[in-house]
Amino acid sequence: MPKPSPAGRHPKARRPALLRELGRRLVAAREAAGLSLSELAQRADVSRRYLTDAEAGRANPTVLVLVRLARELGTTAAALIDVPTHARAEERIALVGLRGAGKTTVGRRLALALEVPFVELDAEVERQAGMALGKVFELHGAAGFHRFEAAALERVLARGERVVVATGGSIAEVPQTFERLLATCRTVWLTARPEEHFARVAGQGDLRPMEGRPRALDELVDLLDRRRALYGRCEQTVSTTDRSPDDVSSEILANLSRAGLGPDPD
Ligand SMILES: Nc1ncnc2c1ncn2[C@@H]1O[C@H](COP(=O)(O)OP(=O)(O)OP(=O)(O)O)[C@@H](O)[C@H]1O
Ligand SMILES: O=C(O)C1=C[C@@H](O)[C@@H](O)[C@H](O)C1
Ligand SMILES: [Mg+2]
Repeated sequence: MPKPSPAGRHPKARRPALLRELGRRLVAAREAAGLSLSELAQRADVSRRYLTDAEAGRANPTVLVLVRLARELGTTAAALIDVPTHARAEERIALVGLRGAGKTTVGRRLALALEVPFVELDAEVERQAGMALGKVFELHGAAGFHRFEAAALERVLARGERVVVATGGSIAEVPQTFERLLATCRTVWLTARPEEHFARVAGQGDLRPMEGRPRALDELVDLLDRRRALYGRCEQTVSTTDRSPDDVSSEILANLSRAGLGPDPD
């Protein structure tokens, strides 16, 4: 659980999701009861400042304060804080990066840790198109692939559930789809050196999109250069160089937790 400052208030970036949700419920219950901040503060015997902090998710009220507030609001302390633990993983997480970045490997671990489904956007495209990715490119070209990709993303979003999504490496080059991803998911760019991308993909025996290209590594360097600024728009940038997938996954979870999302790291 993020530590409050000495004054007992949680700084914005480290405000736990439970306290933010409690704050939202306090505001809703107070407004439903037709009480002003001052009126509720007086009745529950807390300062107006404290109540303001609690409603903003900055304060961590004691059980006794919570009970007094709940009583004055005609509800119960339990109803105010009954937030399912997995609600802390309240957002969709999308992993972005070049082939071999570790999106699948890390994504599976993240999904397990957060107890949410894991979705592979490339696999969604294959399912929808009814053919392997290589065939999609062959028959429909890159533009066709990107149409399938945009539709696959919309299907994932339409499910409305928390999810970890591994995206295809070129999603960042399709402005409309990438904007949509950035707007709807907590995005994480997994980085590695070009040689690592190359070695990892080659190690898996599938060189798409470098297959049959004598200058494949140079092209990969160019590709990374071209996409760097786009990938860099993600909310988090996490290096996978010389690190284990578990390490990378833990860093992402810690970053999410610091932002008040995901599980607490400790
Ligand atoms: N720190 C790391 N994090 C993630 N994967 C790593 C790491 N170090 C090495 N790897 C390895 O890199 C390889 C490629 O990972 P993975 O298939 O998850 O990448 P990807 O981003 O999903 O690639 P693709 O775009 O081809 O689907 C795997 O064999 C994985 O074990
Ligand atoms: O980086 C890329 O350009 C691609 C990566 C793959 O995941 C596929 O989405 C496709 O082969 C394009
Ligand atoms: Mg993958």
